[in-house]
Amino acid sequence: MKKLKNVRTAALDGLLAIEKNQAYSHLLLHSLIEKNDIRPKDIGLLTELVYGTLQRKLTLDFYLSPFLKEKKKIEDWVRLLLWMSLYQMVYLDRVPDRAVLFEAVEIAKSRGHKGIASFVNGILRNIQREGLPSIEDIEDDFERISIQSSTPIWLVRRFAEQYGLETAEKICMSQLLPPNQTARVNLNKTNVHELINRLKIEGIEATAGELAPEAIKVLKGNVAKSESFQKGYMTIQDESSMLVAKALDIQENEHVLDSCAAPGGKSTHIAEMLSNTGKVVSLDLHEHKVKLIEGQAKRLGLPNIETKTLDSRHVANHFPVHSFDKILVDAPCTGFGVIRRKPEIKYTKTERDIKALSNIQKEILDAVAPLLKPGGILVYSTCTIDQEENSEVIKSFLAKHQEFTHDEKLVDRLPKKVKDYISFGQIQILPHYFGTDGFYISALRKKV
Ligand SMILES: C[S@@+](CC[C@H](N)C(=O)[O-])C[C@H]1O[C@@H](n2cnc3c(N)ncnc32)[C@H](O)[C@@H]1O
Repeated sequence: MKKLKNVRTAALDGLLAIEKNQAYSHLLLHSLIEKNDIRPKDIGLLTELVYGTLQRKLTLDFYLSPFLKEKKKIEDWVRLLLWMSLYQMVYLDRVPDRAVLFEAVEIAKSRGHKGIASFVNGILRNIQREGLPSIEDIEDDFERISIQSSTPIWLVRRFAEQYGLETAEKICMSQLLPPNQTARVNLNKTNVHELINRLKIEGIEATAGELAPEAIKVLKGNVAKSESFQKGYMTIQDESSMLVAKALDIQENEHVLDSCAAPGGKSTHIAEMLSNTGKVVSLDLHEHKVKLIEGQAKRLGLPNIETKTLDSRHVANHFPVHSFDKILVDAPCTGFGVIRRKPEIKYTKTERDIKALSNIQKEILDAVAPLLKPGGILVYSTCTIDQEENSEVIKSFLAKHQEFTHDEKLVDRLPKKVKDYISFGQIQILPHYFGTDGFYISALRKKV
């Protein structure tokens, strides 16, 4: 029998699992809800507690630190309980402080003992009495932005070096906002207007998207559980991601290689654009992930996707030169553009990861380049905003591959709204531009 658990206890379990690197936030919620039999009316609070606390970890620690006068080390779960309680006191108006304190003390009692319960009670009461330290008083700009946006200071400095201080602050602050829930309409089966009406009948409120013409924005309800989703009328995808397939300028009957394809968001988009013609060859390093692509292709009714488990750096052993009209490298990256969806990224990724990933990105590009037909388009994309993984990778690729040039026509293929951000066949979308994920896309053309 499933155990019915208190929402806050379940949230604390989840936070602890993330802290110990035993879970990813975006996959965790679903299992927390299932395992603990969380009632539908409590799912919102559970989500808010896990994401809110995680998103604001450094801010909450700044608020808490002056009240932890004792030298003794406190256990991880106690610190997380204090952060989570503080999060509710500072950011959630609808939960009265006395309820927060009561629950915190109860959890401390049952997970620890009476002594810990009175420690937790004492700290939270002191904070109530004395008030929070002021972030505005922090003199150093990097440190202030770091605490205010809960972003590690090295990352604030890095964004400031790449984009300037003002933009770095906008990037970091915008990552605290809840992400939009958007989906891409499968135009082979329906259209935006029809799908919005279908969803309405299912009790889901949606409206047309803002960037991509085939996008819908979900305002209320869970599309992942809808019949329309099961029937393959849509794919859950961020609007900035939808621009990638457009950058490839897909034409019917083409052969397209998607070198890093799982879970298949872009492969399925390309296959939809091919309208049952041509072929998408979708590769991924991991077999279990390749299965996800196959599942999506089946759900969406797309017979023109062929999958293969393969390290894309070894494509030369499997495909002849000049065998594809278009190639997509949607590369593995740090994911600094999707911190809203996966807040742990900002605390766990390091400068070493950036370096290691940029090497892999370059290796994949080098390996796939010979497979493209002359005149064909190679699109490189990432969901990060770090220039070392984006424009720098393309710069080094072009220096090595004189047979490629920037595809200046990219501007004609992307929606009007993003045109001002395109130059030299590249676009870097920052999360605060349109409220989407941060995304980088570069289109390159092989000379004839
Ligand atoms: C950004 S994700 C791709 C997302 C996918 N294009 C989509 O739209 O759903 C990067 C993918 O690259 C895969 N990957 C990492 N290194 C790889 C390699 N050397 N060869 C092939 N795939 C790789 C990862 O397993 C991951 O699924």
